[in-house]
Amino acid sequence: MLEEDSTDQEPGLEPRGERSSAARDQSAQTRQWSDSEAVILRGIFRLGKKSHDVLLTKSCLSWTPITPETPTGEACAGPSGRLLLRDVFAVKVKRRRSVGQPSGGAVLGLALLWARQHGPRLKEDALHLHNASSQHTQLWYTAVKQLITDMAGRPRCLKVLINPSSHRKEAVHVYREHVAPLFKMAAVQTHITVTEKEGHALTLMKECKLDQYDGVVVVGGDGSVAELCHGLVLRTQLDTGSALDRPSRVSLPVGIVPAGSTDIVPCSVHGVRDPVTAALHIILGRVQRVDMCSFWSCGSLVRYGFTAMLGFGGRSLACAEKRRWMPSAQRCDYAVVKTLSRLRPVDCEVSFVETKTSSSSSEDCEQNSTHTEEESWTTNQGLYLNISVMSIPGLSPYTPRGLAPNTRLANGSAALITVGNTSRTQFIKHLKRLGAPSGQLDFPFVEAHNVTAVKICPRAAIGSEEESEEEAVQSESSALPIVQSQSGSESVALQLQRGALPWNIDGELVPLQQEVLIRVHPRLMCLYGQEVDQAESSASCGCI
Ligand SMILES: Nc1ncnc2c1ncn2[C@@H]1O[C@H](COP(=O)(O)OP(=O)(O)OP(=O)(O)O)[C@@H](O)[C@H]1O
Repeated sequence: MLEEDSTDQEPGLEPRGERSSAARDQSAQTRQWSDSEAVILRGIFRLGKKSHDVLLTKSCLSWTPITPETPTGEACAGPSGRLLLRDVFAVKVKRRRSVGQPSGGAVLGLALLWARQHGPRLKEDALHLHNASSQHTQLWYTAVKQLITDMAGRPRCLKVLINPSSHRKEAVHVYREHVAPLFKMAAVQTHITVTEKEGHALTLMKECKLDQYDGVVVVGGDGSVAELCHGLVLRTQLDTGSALDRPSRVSLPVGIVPAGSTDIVPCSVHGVRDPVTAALHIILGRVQRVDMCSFWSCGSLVRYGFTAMLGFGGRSLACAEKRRWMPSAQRCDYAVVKTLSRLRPVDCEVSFVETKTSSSSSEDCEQNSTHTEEESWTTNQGLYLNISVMSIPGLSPYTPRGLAPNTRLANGSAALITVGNTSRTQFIKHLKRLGAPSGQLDFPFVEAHNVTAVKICPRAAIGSEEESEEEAVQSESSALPIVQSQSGSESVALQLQRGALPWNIDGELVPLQQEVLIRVHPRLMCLYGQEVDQAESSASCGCI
């Protein structure tokens, strides 16, 4: 963070008399910031047009304008300020070079490259310190470079996986254009693999030698993120010998450069779908622990993931997957509209273990994951248009407060949100409200719980997955509940006849037939980024 004592960025532009006492206060303040830490270097640099007294401590660089006495005895001051070194990612020696001159040139001073925060967005900025002395500049360069290199958590070497097929097939371009230059400036080494097919990232995470890396970066959509995170959790369990139902926490942080169509996971840790913000979080080593879930069917692990949906969320994904040939935005709109036109509930038994407290202390989180013998299950049964289990809030440009505004990234629980059987009109209202700033879940047919475990046992899918759109439209009234409750035996028969149900786990279609058990694993994953309350809203879904 850069703190200036004046809104005027150019020092010395303020009227003299009015500024002098304020400037004296500011100088005192700057001294106070620096007093708490030992001064490593002190020197004179020109910032803008004025000379400044510059101090370097372990955590910040601060400057105060030098105020020469005027003939009238009044001091002439500009703004003082400081830059926290935790935001600085590179330092360069500036030189005067003529066109075509590749190296050498007279020293002009230093440029400190730092990350400026604009809402959730991080942008590259530079602070220029001018001093023509080569020796002086070199001394400062070495000291600043050493301080930022020694900062804990900053990666020096990263494994980068790029999915070239994500969304508009722009992932390689996004990386080259926006991320690679920042990594180069910050002297972060990279080993890049462009994935060749589905499952490649998973194989790499299982087999690749990871101890040489400080983190793994994925450039792609939510599917790529999910595959990599699942692979990394599995790898950690192989390395530590932990049981899959009591997984050890992943220590290697994962950076996510968004290049997908929705990018729910990066939006939840960056608040924005922006490759530069993602790259700067990675370079600055800002990490955030994140809860994850494990999904089990018939006693076997299906996968580890962040979000799951059954019902509307699963069906619309299944519908979209059948039309991979369509452009991605069109495909999503088509799938949503088509699934709405054939809206029908799943007959389910939903059991869950509610979190004991709303506290998010690490001790509570630990207890939630290990004291399974004390679990008290609540069971509901009925017709549901959608069931979501989300260990992260699921922020996106369409849902700035998240698909699950009632959970946090690392509160040791997941949000279970069930949408009961209602009319299509009401269901659409509920979908639209997910983009609202508040009251997203305030519907009589929506229930939300904070849970540590969920069991979902589908008793029947009502209606065929292959049912024609026309039939569905004719048989449904938009003002009435979609179907009436069905008898249990009939439901079981239907389920067997029609096979697996489409689950949407982190945007990937996973067909599952039997009861699914979901367990929350507090703070299992480590992602580059930080908790944000709200995502930048840059779009609204035009199809509903
Ligand atoms: N070279 C490749 N060709 C085809 N598929 C790939 C390749 N590399 C990875 N994949 C697979 O592509 C799947 C989808 O990737 P991803 O989620 O990044 O893109 P997307 O589906 O377009 O984005 P979103 O999930 O945001 O809609 C992943 O499951 C991944 O395994």
